[in-house]
Amino acid sequence: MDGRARAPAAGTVLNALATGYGSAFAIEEYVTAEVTLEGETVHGEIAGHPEADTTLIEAAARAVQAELGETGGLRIRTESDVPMAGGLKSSSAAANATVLATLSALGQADAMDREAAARLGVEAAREAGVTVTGAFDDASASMLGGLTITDNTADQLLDRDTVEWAVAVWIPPEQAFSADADVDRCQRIAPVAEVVRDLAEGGQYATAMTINGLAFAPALQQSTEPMIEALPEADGVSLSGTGPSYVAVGDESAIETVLDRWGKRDGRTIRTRTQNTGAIIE
Ligand SMILES: Nc1ncnc2c1ncn2[C@@H]1O[C@H](COP(=O)(O)OP(=O)(O)OP(=O)(O)O)[C@@H](O)[C@H]1O
Ligand SMILES: O=C(O)C1=C[C@@H](O)[C@@H](O)[C@H](O)C1
Repeated sequence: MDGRARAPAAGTVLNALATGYGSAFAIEEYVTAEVTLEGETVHGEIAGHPEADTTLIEAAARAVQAELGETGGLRIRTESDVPMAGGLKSSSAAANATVLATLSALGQADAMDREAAARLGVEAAREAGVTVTGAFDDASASMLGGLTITDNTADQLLDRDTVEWAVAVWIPPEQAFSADADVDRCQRIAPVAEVVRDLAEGGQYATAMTINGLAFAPALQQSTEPMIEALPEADGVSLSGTGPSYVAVGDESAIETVLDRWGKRDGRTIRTRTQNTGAIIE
């Protein structure tokens, strides 16, 4: 039997590297995973990236098997236009899509709720060493859709809301792996992260996001210039995750203006929208 699922990428409202509290929102860009019951081993493959590290998706599929008391060979294949190590949570989306596709391949699509499925992906991300906090903020936004606020130290969902924004993304040509981020520098700005958390918990998501970016970009030694370019038209703009991508949100015309400005930069831009329905089994 085969299983297939897709999970959305996400942008950042609050980076959890300072305090363990994080917030992210899903966008209409996807990672798809296909899982086939086949062979003797658990083997992963990332379409178009034969050299890429498949530990995460193999760990995600194994976590599902362990949870269900299953064993046996699996082939997993992910496919996506979302860049790896771009700050757009492709690792969380890949883990979520793999967990759901594995459940489906094993004929157990309803064996657990979506929050529990996201926690399995987070466990796999910790095991694969691709995360600092486990990134339950990114994983929950991708799995559930909409915007989530989480305590990553307890993998606890504190709040979820739907958000309707047009979204601009600038993806520079470089990569930045979350596991390599300078956590000590991020912890220095914990008082600012607390302000961002208060704003997010009060529903001031876009303002929270901008303050997050103005604090975390320098902490992560990234430029604030793309944020200045996006303002004042965008409602909110931030470095996403540990970078190097930036994400801006607002109404259609504001996002058009931001994309014109970011389009002059190296790399590529994406025009997308917020996604409020989360990951799905296809
Ligand atoms: N589409 C994918 N398919 C399979 N594995 C992936 C995929 N995307 C990311 N990964 C795994 O996650 C690792 C990258 O992790 P990292 O957290 O740095 O990326 P990211 O999720 O794009 O960035 P961020 O966490 O800053 O948003 C890759 O080395 C790979 O092992
Ligand atoms: O690896 C991690 O723990 C994280 C990485 C980034 O995506 C952050 O935005 C997220 O809050 C936590």
